[in-house]
Amino acid sequence: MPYLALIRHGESQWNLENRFTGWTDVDLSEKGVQQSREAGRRLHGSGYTFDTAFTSYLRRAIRTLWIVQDHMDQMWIPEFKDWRLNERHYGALQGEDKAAFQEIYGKEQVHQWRRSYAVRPPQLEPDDPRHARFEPKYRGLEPGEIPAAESLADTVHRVLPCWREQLQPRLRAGSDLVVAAHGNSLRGLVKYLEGIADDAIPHLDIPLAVPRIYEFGDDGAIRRCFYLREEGEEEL
Ligand SMILES: O=C(O)[C@H](O)COP(=O)(O)O
Repeated sequence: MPYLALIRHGESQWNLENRFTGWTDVDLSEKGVQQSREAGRRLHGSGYTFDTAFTSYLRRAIRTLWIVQDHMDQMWIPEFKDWRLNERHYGALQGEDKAAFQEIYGKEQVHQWRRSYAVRPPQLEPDDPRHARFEPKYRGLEPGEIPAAESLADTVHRVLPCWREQLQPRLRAGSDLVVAAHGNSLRGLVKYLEGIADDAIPHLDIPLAVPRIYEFGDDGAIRRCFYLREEGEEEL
């Protein structure tokens, strides 16, 4: 029975500082490194091994994956980076203080930006130095593919082709996969996998560095889904 482990990166420096991050390439905090080590040890201790690993173009997810693989003695497995697993693009909010913005725009507006399905945060201007079009790593993307702000719906729209082209065919062929990604790119994937309704998605939060494991049957249907927590498996 193939399995898929989804892991949100450990705490980043901007999670710690409570700033909107999105496509900004900040690294893990010391606590994030520690959380990633624990996730790797836990997966290893529970007997998991993976055939292939996937992550985004952002270092907090890449480093989480590497730390997990190191603690599983699995640094050798093939690893693919796909920009479509990046965090949702937070537009002009990137770098801003979440609490300060709540003071200015109100709790409800900030909640809409952070958790709703369809609301897009304010866009980055094309000449804003924070725009991803200035970053060499996105050179291979079509101009229309580089976002200036994304709703969760936009994020789902680019994550799903990655699922269909990269992840699903490998699971169908019997491979066990690990994906280290982000709070909102994983919310988008989980929404699709579990058929969560648009109006129920604001209630889904993915914790930092806790493996969320899906076991699939031979028919491709999900048999079981659980978090692998320190205290043991938590069925979902
Ligand atoms: O991009 C960010 O700021 C975080 O990774 C996720 O933030 P959120 O919990 O505000 O969506």
